[in-house]
Parts: sequence; structure tokens; C-alpha cells
Amino acid sequence: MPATPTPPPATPPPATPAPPPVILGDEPGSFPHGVLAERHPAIIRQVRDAFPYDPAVHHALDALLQSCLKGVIEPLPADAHDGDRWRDWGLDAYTGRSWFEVPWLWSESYFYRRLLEAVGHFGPGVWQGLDPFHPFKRAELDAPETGEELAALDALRTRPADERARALLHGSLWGNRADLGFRLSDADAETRDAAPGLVADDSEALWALLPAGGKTPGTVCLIADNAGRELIPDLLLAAHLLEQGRAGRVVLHVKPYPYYVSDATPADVVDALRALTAAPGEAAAYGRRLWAASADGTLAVRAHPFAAAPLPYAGMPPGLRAEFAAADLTIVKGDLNYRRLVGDRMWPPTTPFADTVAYFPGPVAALRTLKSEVITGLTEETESALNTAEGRHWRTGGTHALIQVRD
Ligand SMILES: O=P(O)(O)OC[C@H]1O[C@](O)(CO)[C@@H](O)[C@@H]1O
Repeated sequence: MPATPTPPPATPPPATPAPPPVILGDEPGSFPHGVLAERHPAIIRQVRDAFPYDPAVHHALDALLQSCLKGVIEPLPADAHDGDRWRDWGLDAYTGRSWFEVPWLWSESYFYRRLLEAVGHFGPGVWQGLDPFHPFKRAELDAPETGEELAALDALRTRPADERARALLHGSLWGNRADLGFRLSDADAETRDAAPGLVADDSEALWALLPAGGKTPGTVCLIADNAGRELIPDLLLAAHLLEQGRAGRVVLHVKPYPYYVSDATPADVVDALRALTAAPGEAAAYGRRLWAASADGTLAVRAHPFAAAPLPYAGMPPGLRAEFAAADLTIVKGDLNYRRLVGDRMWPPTTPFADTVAYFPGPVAALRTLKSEVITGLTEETESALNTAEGRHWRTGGTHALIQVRD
């Protein structure tokens, strides 16, 4: 009987490299450590001074400050309305551990949840529902710079549609520099010159995803970031997409409660729309169109709990996944959302953006100014030129921006 030939050894599948470690805040001198050790106490101070709070709130803020600086992560009150949700998001595993030793993304988010608890936002009581950041957001909306930006719309009206489209896309992108939390720790950030050019620019791919020339437009989801001077240009972009037939419907995803100081909530959308309709000139026309779009359902606002989750978007719940899967495009705004989109890890900067968002259920575009160390999708040349010119500062200074797309 002939011997059975020995099968050739099976070729092992190519090993998928393990992703780099999740960013923690435990390294003194690092950017994340500074946010936990300095920015959060500064935010507590600012909030404390912004309202005539009663002694109970002052005591709660004192306790939060002590916990942030020297203590450990404590559980939510036993009757917290969202206790189950936070347990699903990892609270039990992190309770009793140092704020600095758990994923930075998680500890930052939990800080805002605890801050709202301390100021009585979740009630019952007189402070229930009040936004502790509202005075800062309001001041920004009323600032002369906001009026100047809106006045620029008058000149834009007569420009060709593609020029308007580019200006409004870039307005939404650079609006992300106007971030109140960021300015608390980097007071010069907004006055520093923005770098010309983008570190990555997939804007052609973005426009290619939105039908033009009579094709039936679908839904664009816009995951918003900051209120005020970022939300207004986001709304202008939404109005343009609807008007030009590049979107049949825009769904604006905002935060369900005040978060990261300036993040937009439904109340901030109302403030921004009111500011537009009350402005002179072309801005008011945009405002009226958006108001009408709300009434006919072509502009919708969502405040899904996961928008303020301490987790990357890879862990999004099935309902949200289905919404993004059905959209022509999901536009993800800002630095924090970028961290959540690609995963809050020290990716080598040349890691392809598409690889990090392969899980996303539909076409996705990131519009972001760089305010934290997470970055993907750069060419070697770009990374090396930025390092040579600025050391590591380009990653966090807020002067550089990107548009990245995965179709
Ligand atoms: O408003 P954005 O663009 O999400 O920026 C949030 C900022 O807060 C941080 O999360 C740090 O707290 C950084 O990512 C960024 O500097």
C-alpha cells in the first residue's frame, strides 16, 4: 500500500498586530495627567464661581475635588437614574481605583458625570436640569467674534456653490478650535495662528459620498462636538447640504447632558438656532431655513445616551449602529469624538485611518482640530515635518486640523 503523503504544513494566517495600549493618565508631566490633575480642578473652581450655589453643592464640590486629587473612583449613589448604564460601561471594575490608572477616556467622562451630580443637575432640587457651563457657553455666543463670523455669510451668498460648500466645510472644521474646556488649560490656544493646510485632507472623498445632480439624497448624521462657535458652523453646513440636495435629512447627534464644558446639548441647539434667526442679514435666512427643516423633519436632533459614554464608538449599541449603517455619511466632529472613533490609543501616526475605523457600520468622516495625542492616517513625510518643526506640540496645540474619510 502506497504511503499517504504528509500534507504540507499549514501556512499560519498573518498575525494581526495587537493595537497599542489604551491611554491612561498616570504619567506625571503627560497631557492626560495634566487634564486630570489641573484641568478638572480648574473646571470645579469655575463652575463653583459661576452660580450662587448653596452649602450642599459647595460640600459636594469640595468632596469631588478631594477625590480627583487624592482619592479614588467612587460609585454612583445607589438610586442614581443611570446606575445600571454606568455599570454596563465599566463602573464596577473601576470603583476603588485611582482616577489616574484607569483609561483616560473613562475617567474624564466619569468626572463630568460626578460634577453634574455635585451641582444637583440630576435633582431633585432647585438646581435640577441647570447646565453648570451655560454662562460660559452664553458668553461665547454673545461675543463680538460670533457676530463677525455670521456677518461673513453675506459675502458668501453670491459665491458659486462649490466655493460655498468648501467654505462651510472648513468653517465647521475650524469651528472645533472654539472649545471652552481646551481654553481653560491653554489660554492662548484660540489666538495662536492656525496652521495653513491640513495634516490630512480627504475632502474630495467626503463630497463624493454625497449625491449631487438630481440623485436622491439620503441621511447625513452629524455627531456634533461643541456648542456656540462650533455648533453654528455645523448647522450652517447642515443647511447647505439640505439646500443643495446633498442630504435629504440631517440628524444632529448631541450630548444628552452638559459634558466636557462646552459640548452641545439640545438646549444649545435651540440657543444656536435662536442666535442665527436673530442675527442680521444672511445668517437669519440660514436660521429660518433650519427652523423650517426642524418642522418638516429634514433636520432632526438626537441625544442618545451613548453620545456621553466613556467608551470608544467601536462599542456602540445595536440601535445606534443601525442608524449610522443607514446613513450616506456620518460626520464625526472634534477631538474627543475622534479619540472615541479611532480608539483612545497611542497609534503610530502612520496607522491607516481606515484600519482604525473598519468596524464603523457606514461611510464616516472625521473633522477635527488636533488637541490630544491621538492621531492616525498621516504620511511619513507629514509626521516627520511636523515633528521637526514642533516636537510633539502639533498633536495638542489646536493649530492643526484634518479631514479623514473612510467610504
Ligand atoms: O472639544 P473637543 O474638540 O472634543 O476637545 C476636547 C478636549 O478635551 C480633551 O478631551 C482633553 O480633555 C482633548 O481631547 C481635547 O483637548
